[in-house]
Amino acid sequence: MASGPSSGRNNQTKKKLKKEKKRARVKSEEQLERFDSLPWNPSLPDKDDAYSFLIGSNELEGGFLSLEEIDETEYALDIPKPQNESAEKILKRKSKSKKRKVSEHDDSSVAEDEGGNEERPEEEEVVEWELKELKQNKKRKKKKKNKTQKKGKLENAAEENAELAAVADGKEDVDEESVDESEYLAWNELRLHPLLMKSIHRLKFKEPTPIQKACIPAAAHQGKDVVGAAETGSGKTLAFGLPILQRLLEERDKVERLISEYEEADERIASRGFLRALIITPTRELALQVTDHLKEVAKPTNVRVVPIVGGMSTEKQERLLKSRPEIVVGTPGRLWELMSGGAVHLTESIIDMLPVTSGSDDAQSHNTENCVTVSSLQRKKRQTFVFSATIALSADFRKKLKHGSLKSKPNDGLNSIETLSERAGMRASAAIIDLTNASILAHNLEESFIECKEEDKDAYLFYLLSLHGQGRTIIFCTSIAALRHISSILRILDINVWTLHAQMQQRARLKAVDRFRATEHGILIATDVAARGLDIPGVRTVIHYQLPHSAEVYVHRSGRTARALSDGCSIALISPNETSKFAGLCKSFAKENFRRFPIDISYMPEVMKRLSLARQIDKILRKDSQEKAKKSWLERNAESIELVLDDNDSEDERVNKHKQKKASSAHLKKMQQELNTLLSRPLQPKTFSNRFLAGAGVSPVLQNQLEELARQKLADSNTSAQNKRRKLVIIGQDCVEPLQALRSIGEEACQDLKEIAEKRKNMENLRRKRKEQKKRLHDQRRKQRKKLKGGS
Ligand SMILES: Nc1ncnc2c1ncn2[C@@H]1O[C@H](COP(=O)(O)OP(=O)(O)OP(=O)(O)O)[C@@H](O)[C@H]1O
Repeated sequence: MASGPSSGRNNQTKKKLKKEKKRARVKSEEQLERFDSLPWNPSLPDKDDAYSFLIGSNELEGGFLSLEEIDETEYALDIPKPQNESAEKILKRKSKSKKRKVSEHDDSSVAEDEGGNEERPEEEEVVEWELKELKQNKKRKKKKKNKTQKKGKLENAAEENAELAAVADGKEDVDEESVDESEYLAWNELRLHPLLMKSIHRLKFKEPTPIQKACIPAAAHQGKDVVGAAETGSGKTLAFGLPILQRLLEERDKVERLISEYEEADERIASRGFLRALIITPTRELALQVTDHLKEVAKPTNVRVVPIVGGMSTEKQERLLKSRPEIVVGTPGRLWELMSGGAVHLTESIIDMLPVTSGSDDAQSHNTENCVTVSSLQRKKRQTFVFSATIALSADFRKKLKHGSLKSKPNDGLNSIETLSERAGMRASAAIIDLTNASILAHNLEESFIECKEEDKDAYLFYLLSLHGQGRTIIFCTSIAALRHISSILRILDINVWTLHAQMQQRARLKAVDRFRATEHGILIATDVAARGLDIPGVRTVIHYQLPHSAEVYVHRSGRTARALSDGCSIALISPNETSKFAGLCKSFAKENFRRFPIDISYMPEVMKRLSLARQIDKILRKDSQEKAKKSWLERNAESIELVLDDNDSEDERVNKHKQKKASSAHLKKMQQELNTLLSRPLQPKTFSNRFLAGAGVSPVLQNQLEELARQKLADSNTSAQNKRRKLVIIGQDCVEPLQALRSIGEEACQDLKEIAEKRKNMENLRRKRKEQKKRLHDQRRKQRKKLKGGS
């Protein structure tokens, strides 16, 4: 009988308890969501931490937020404080928990556990305790399940990273024992996570580059915003990539520590799946490259890196985002598209971290000309890095940044990084690390130029590729039209080239870069989409077929060679119209003496002969394809409006057209044959005897020609006994790579560009004066004749 009311009371208690627990859980989840949207938290400084003196000091003003530094009231958070809880308390709590297990049915101990609540009926307390136990068991099981799942996930992600990285470049994990750590001592002071050091060993990066050395402490350990400037190919990707990974790993370690010390905290703190770092790059290829680079370094960790770029399947990228990667590397267009489309992973983590957009009424932000600067709260929550090789900082940039009074200058192209830094909302305490020298150009880079007429640029290009086409070469054009023109001419001249420009399909763009990367002496003709960031080993030469519009782009283009520890050479083809522009460009990086690239003009007649044939062939082919395109355009449009196209030509006209076409195709065939015959022989200087062939150090193009010629000669000698007497003599030719050719001439070919521009100006003045003088003479004579006529 007693069980009736008692069980009713128990049911009520159960419900009440359930409700209370639910309310507490919802509240805690809400708090945790806010907590998780905070920046990642670095580990606490160890006592013997070399940087610990910085924590909490003024040095950190505006710096990263550690758990201990977060102003909870600012974020309305209730952050667990495990460190404040004494070890004694934790031990007590744990022993209590043990006691519970041992004396499950010991009423007195239950009463003690419940804080000695003597007023509550015994039965109620027992039921409550049983309920609690049940819940705790459930919780423990859930925790165990989660841990196993999490562990599985981590392992999967790490495996995935490892596989991807291994596939990316065929490298395999180094045998840990084979690493001689003494070779890597220079990394020690950067105090990187052991997993990152493992990657560094595998990549055989013996020491950090200067920009890495300078940036890692500020970015990874002091949590500062960083504006980093260092020459092209100096390892800037890892200068910001390593700090990002370091902080993620420290955060993970901290969570694990908390879990072991403070069991209940794990689910609240360890909740994963938020986007922690967003890296924005100017081009798609660069985004993919940065992704690969970071994946390579993150290989032994569980950190996932995903690229989000245009020109690829949006659905696939949405799926990738659903896997909730910690790091996203993207181009602005596609990122914006997905964010506008509501991609949760991007919006939930980024939106309130972004600079406020125009029109916002945020009281803390203030409008400048084109943008709104970032509110102090947002700045505090986000760590920002801006890296480039060409940070053209104005003299008072630091001062302005320090005083937090940056104002963007409208249309200020040269100070674009300054504008970007401002828009990105750099904190006043940002570390500005500018390692660029006065010339900004990479120190291993040899700069040179060839002065020529605009119409002769093709000839010099052909000359360079034929005689010096060693290693990989990138040819930069400013316009797509010029790119199409030279790629077509070079292909007719039997030189294999890849092209890369913004109007190409993304898949074709990637294919071009991949093939270029895979070809030892490959040639890539590109517009400025390839100017920034592309890191392709073995690029020995950069040719500027057309000058870029700014010194900044010039530096980035030239920086595709002479990267990391290698050297390289850049050659600018300068037409008379470009001389003063080039002189201006050079002046902007304080380098007025450039070398004139050595040209052996005895090759030019032969070059011109081949080029002239190629141009004629190109003209005919181009005309043909234009006619075909026009015809198909007409047909397509006629078909769409259901029109029948009449051929209005008379019979005579049709016959004439047919004859012309036949003649043109015969002419084309003849020229192609002629060109093929020429191309089957090596490029010859004017005084060249057929018995002498170029030898050591030949370019790949020349090598092919030599082999072809050798085959021909062999065939000839087999058929003609007379030819047997003719021996092929191979002599040395200056077919070395451009850098060697440049170095071989020493300093003598150094040219003062100012001088050249001056000379050109003087010549033009002289010409103008002569013209004026001629005109004056002419006028005088006319007047005299008039006078004479009038007199007579
Ligand atoms: N510590 C290091 N030791 C040796 N090589 C390194 C090191 N760090 C990076 N590298 C290599 O140097 C090359 C250039 O690096 P990265 O592409 O990051 O240069 P960058 O400064 O960003 O160039 P750019 O300004 O052209 O974008 C890469 O191939 C990279 O793997």
